[in-house]
Amino acid sequence: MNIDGIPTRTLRAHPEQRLIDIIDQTRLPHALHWVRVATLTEAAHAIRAMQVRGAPLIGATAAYGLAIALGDDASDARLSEAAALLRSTRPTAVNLHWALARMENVLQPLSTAARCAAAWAEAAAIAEEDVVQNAAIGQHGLKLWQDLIVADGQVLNIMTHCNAGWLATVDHGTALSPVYAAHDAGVPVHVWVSETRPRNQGLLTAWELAQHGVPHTLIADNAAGLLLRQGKVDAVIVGADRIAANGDVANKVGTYLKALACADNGVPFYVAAPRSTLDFACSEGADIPIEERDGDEFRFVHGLDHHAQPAALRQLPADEDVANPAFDVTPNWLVKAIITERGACPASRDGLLGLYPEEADD
Ligand SMILES: CSC[C@H]1O[C@H](OP(=O)(O)O)[C@H](O)[C@@H]1O
Repeated sequence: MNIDGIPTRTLRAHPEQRLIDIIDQTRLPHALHWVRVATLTEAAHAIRAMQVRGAPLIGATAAYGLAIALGDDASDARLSEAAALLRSTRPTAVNLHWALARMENVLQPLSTAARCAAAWAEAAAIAEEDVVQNAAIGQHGLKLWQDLIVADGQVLNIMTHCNAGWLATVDHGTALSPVYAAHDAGVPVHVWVSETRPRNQGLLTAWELAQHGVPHTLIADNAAGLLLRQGKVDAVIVGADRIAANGDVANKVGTYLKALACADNGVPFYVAAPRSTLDFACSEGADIPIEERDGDEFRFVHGLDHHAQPAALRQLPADEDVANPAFDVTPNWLVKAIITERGACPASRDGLLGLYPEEADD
């Protein structure tokens, strides 16, 4: 999407130099800082440290990380070792594992001489598919929301959690794609942006919405329930890191609480995700691995000091016990619809197979 009016993606591939450039999202919203990733170690670090984050973007970055890894050595051992390292970076977003499996399936049958070029081509295909699919999610979501517009000039008030915008993908985003589609189609839309403790990805959402000129208001996570109860939200839409075959949804921690509040207030709760986020091999949400991140992500808050320099402020003693699960699981019955590049469906096995019949067991 746009940065200062210039169409921009989160990742720029330079196959001729065997490297990629990524936006370092740990520096946003205060600084737009591009980082060069030229080694397997740098690619794994970028994912693990959340310089790149968001399920689809994690998958695309891992695919390019594998291509980078094969530059000097495309042996079976290197392919296997590199995929294993990238796979170990983050457990929940199935897109990472999907992308690596797809890359391995393409590369393993090839000669070592053919693997590097093929890896760059397949990683590019994964990235381009993400862009096209997320744009389609936007159109399907916009069509779904037409029913929410009941009066001329009505502002569509949407709430979201975390960042499932273009920063979480190669472009367009998933949950925010219908928001951009509505805005660009002239539908008045406003977004309630939940800050999403402890990593505050909501600040990324606010930044990217501001860059595209979409009206929005940042809120503390705990303010969401009040706004829902006051009737100030027409719909909630979130992304996903893994959707099980039965429609249960793993997403940023706090998502489940918003879904519960939506159910209690009759507000539709939507989940937007491309095919790479659907895990048909995972039967239900209880089987989704939940990432536990370092407690210091909770013990410190990050921002700018008085000299506008990046700083970390300790808010808890070092020995304070904390729990820092990065995701939770929203059961399918709380989800109004899942919006994919193929359209919207109920959050159920039949619903998902209706859109993806090729995934049905023979
Ligand atoms: C479009 S997927 C975005 C998804 O990923 C985020 O997790 P993280 O920031 O830890 O990578 C969050 O769960 C978003 O909904």
